[in-house]
Amino acid sequence: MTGTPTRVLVLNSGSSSVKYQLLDMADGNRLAVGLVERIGEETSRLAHTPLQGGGGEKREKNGPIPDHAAALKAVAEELASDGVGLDSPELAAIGHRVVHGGLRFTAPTVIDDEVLAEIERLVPVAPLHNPANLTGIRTAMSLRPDLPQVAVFDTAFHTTMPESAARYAIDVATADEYRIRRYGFHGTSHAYVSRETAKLLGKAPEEVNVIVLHLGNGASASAVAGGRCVDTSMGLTPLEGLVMGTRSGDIDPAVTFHLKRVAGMSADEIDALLNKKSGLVGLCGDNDMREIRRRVDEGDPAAALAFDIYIHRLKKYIGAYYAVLGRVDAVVFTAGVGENAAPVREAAIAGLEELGLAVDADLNAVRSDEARIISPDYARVAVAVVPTDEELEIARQSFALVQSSASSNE
Ligand SMILES: Nc1ncnc2c1ncn2[C@@H]1O[C@H](COP(=O)(O)OP(=O)(O)O)[C@@H](O)[C@H]1O
Ligand SMILES: CC(=O)OP(=O)(O)O
Ligand SMILES: [Mg+2]
Repeated sequence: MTGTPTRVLVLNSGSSSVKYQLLDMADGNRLAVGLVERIGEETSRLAHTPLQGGGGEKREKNGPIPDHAAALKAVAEELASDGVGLDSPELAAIGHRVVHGGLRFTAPTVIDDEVLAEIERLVPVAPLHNPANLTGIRTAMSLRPDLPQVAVFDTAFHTTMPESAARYAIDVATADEYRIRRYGFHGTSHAYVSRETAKLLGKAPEEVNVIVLHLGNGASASAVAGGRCVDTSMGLTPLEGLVMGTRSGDIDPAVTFHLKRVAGMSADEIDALLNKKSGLVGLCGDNDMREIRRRVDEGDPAAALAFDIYIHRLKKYIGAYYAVLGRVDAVVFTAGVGENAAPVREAAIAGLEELGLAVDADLNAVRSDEARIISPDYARVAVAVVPTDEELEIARQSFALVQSSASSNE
């Protein structure tokens, strides 16, 4: 080992997957990237790509991985077999995506028992995510108890929202007692993508107003004014807002009382219905946009209606955030669907010419991993595709925190 450690392992533990990256913050190089998916099913898959020294072949392993702890141990084995295992003295920190940080966590935080307890307390408001994040943290702690484990919260970027956007119009005393307010999620992605968009436009983040559309399995929109979030579509939990892979997004809250009173469903059953059996999967049986587009192209009416509902909601948020921002410099698509699904981008922007928005069909059809503008030259507002990189942003924030605490301890 030479000098101080500069590597950061980032774990992005989702409800049924773990995405990970090992980065060297001395030069910003990635040493490995990978994904474990379908955790808890018979058909789990681990895909690991070594990238150091010119890189190596992607390795895939198929077979059941029962839980997140087993997934992380499998990741640790892959890294060890490349000579960059978790026991490496060059590791400076392990950075964890934590979805819900509540009101308390507005910045990256070194995890101790008290922080763990607070993340645990927030499980009811991020039931699909915080438990997976906790397992990732606890497993990483057991593998490297000596190393700083840093939590980077999805909610942190949204803490700049004004009260007018963050508060629900409900009884204030009840809201305050139970900390019911809009927190927003995917903040690490919204922060990264809005900054990268400013770069793409050749401007400073303070100069630009951007609508960011993060369309993955979970999906959210945000209005970012001069680098600060002023509104976002997810709320107390990641259920509010856009139509998602398996989540309904916005819904009249009376639907839940109705399901309880008339259909006799329990709170847990309604929770599962809205979080896991709704959205695209509830509408047409598929949550993968590739499959839905294939079905639409074959003339399948259920898939076509699901697509139309998804686009209708997206358009409503573009219009709403246009009004919230007053002046918009760019509308940006990101995450799995936003980066790859040209038909979604085309349909979401169609008909918005009066707002200065248009998509150039040829530019939209280009497949690329680069940030790019897809609007025609004449359009007043840029429409862009900017790949997100939550893992890089988590690594940067984790490393910066570890460095600053090291220097303040000197
Ligand atoms: N080529 C593609 N065309 C359309 N949709 C795609 C494509 N590639 C990925 N997707 C969509 O991206 C989604 C996953 O996005 P991602 O941002 O990785 O989600 P998450 O982080 O929530 O798991 C998939 O469900 C799929 O619908
Ligand atoms: C908060 C959230 O919805 O995250 P994901 O998109 O990873 O499910
Ligand atoms: Mg995601």
